[in-house]
Amino acid sequence: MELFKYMEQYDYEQLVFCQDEQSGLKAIIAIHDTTLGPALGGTRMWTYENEEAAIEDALRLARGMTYKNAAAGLNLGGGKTVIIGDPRKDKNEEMFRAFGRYIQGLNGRYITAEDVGTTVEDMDLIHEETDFVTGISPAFGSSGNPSPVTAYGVYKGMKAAAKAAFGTDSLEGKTIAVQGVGNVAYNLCKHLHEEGAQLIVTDINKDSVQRAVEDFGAKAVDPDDIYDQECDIYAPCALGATINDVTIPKLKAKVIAGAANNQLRETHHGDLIHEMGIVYAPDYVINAGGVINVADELYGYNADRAMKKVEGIYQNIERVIEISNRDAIPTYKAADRLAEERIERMRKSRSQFLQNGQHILSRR
Ligand SMILES: NC(=O)c1ccc[n+]([C@@H]2O[C@H](COP(=O)([O-])OP(=O)(O)OC[C@H]3O[C@@H](n4cnc5c(N)ncnc54)[C@H](O)[C@@H]3O)[C@@H](O)[C@H]2O)c1
Ligand SMILES: CC(C)C[C@H](N)C(=O)O
Repeated sequence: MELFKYMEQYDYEQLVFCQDEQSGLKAIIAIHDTTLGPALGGTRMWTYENEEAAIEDALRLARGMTYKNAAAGLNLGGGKTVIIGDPRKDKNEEMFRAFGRYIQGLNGRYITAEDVGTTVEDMDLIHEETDFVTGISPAFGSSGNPSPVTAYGVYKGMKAAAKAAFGTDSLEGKTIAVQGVGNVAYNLCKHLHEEGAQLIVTDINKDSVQRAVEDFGAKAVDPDDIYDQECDIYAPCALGATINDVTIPKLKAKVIAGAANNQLRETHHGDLIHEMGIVYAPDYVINAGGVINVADELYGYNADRAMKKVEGIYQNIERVIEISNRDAIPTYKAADRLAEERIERMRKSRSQFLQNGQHILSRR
């Protein structure tokens, strides 16, 4: 990958490589755009095939956060971190504290939170070194684990997408194929089960599958078999790029609505599913619940205020579908347009000098 060429193509601001031999920390912080505010995005810990794959993931996820935060109406830019390593084996206290010091060094340009492979406990360790971290323990006045809130937002957005496809937003009796039943999807399955949906689940982790079978009467299938299940809704809730040339011909669902980031391998896959008449709830619109929740910490966390905003994901998905129908464009393009227009409006609006923070003169 020609890094600067890639960064120029998608207008990235900054890429930070963090290395700490003692703890084994190898992290990449990508800051995509801070037009709307500091970059807020989670930290993913994953075993990447090689360093290039990790860099690419950080870059793609960071750009996704710019769009997610803009479309959710947050005054925040987009960034993301990946830590290279196995979250089950390679974590230690020094690693997250060393990472916290790197975040502190960015002086607020980047604020982190959880993503795949990281937990509230990891965020608490980061918090030992910096205040620029959200989703820490509620005892610190924080919002805690964002996953249940993300799940609730996905549930709401799925209902809005179902309404467009089936004429009703009731999920009772609908068959929903859920890929990955981790932190977000377990909570999503709970809402779906309570509403009377039939669940088909898969995961590479057998214990997670077993839990969903036991708790929600879900039918379990092998990971490769999730795509061609007879179902109404496909909910990708694992990693990205699962909507691609190989999987699209297998899909039988009328709706795609799930928590995973970067669901489309390439944008033309969004065109393809649109042509097939599938209602696609754009990933970064439907899965914004977690970031909406942690972002509320910047105002002094208030759960009621945050949840009211998360409820709005239903209307956000409706709006995207409306634009898609009105302008005869795929939903992913409608969502991009909403996000890009907001960023452009802010970029162009008159800039006036305002002193934020402590001016040296104010210390006298
Ligand atoms: N946690 C949040 O609040 C949040 C917010 C927005 C978006 N997301 C996105 O939602 C997705 C899930 O996040 P999470 O926090 O639940 O992570 P998680 O790690 O708890 O869950 C992911 C699950 O997917 C499984 N998985 C991985 N590869 C798979 C495959 N090929 N087939 C089947 N299962 C597979 C994993 O074993 C795991 O159980 C991620 O893409 C994440 O970026 C999460
Ligand atoms: C800020 C976090 C809650 C980020 C979350 N992992 C997301 O992708 O939206």
